[in-house]
Amino acid sequence: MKLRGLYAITDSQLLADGKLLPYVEAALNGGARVLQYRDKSGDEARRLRQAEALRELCNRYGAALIINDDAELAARLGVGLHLGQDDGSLAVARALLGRKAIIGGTCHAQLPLAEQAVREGASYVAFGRFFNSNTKPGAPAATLDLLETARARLQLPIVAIGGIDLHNAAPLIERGASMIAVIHALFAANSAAEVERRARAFSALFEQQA
Ligand SMILES: Cc1ncc(COP(=O)(O)OP(=O)(O)O)c(N)n1
Ligand SMILES: Cc1ncsc1CCOP(=O)(O)O
Ligand SMILES: [Mg+2]
Repeated sequence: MKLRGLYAITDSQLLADGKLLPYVEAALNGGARVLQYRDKSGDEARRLRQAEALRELCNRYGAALIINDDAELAARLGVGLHLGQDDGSLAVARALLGRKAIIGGTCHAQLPLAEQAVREGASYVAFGRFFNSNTKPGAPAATLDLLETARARLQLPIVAIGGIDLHNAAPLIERGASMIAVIHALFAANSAAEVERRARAFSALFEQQA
């Protein structure tokens, strides 16, 4: 599938109390093309149950499901994977998940990390945080200039992440982001209808710059 558009990422605090499935479905209805299941709890049984439910939802909407951090869970479900710099080897994950799996890697604000991710078989590279992030305030800061340089040098999709909202997303797309990954500005909402409205608005930014 083409990796372009809104990349929604779940958060177990924002999506507690029965919100996970309705809010994710709203994001998919609003046009999210990729969904990352990001759950830092050690509750394996719950993680498996939720990831299976998300796989069913994503299949229904023709969206890709990506598991954060956990190559074994991604392999078990036959879905994609996102790995940070301390989450294990991309090359090992590629060997485990096969040629077709979507596998992404965090590259913070460093082009050499992206070049290494490409060599190890990544499907996309992610830079950020680009703005102040509620979810991960300590992530290293990346710039629009870095994004533009990466776009010129790399042949694979680039994901921008970190503090992205409806007011600051457009320049990231203009300067080379294939996808924008969003947690707080998408899911910190009072209703599923509001999540859908936001997802639609994020997705429309890509149509304007097709
Ligand atoms: C699309 C995307 N980009 C970056 C990250 C961050 O990954 P990581 O650095 O491993 O941090 P955690 O998300 O695991 O806290 C991501 N998850 N997704
Ligand atoms: C996981 C991650 N990696 C860098 S910033 C970030 C958090 C993104 O969340 P938000 O969209 O709420 O800033
Ligand atoms: Mg990680």
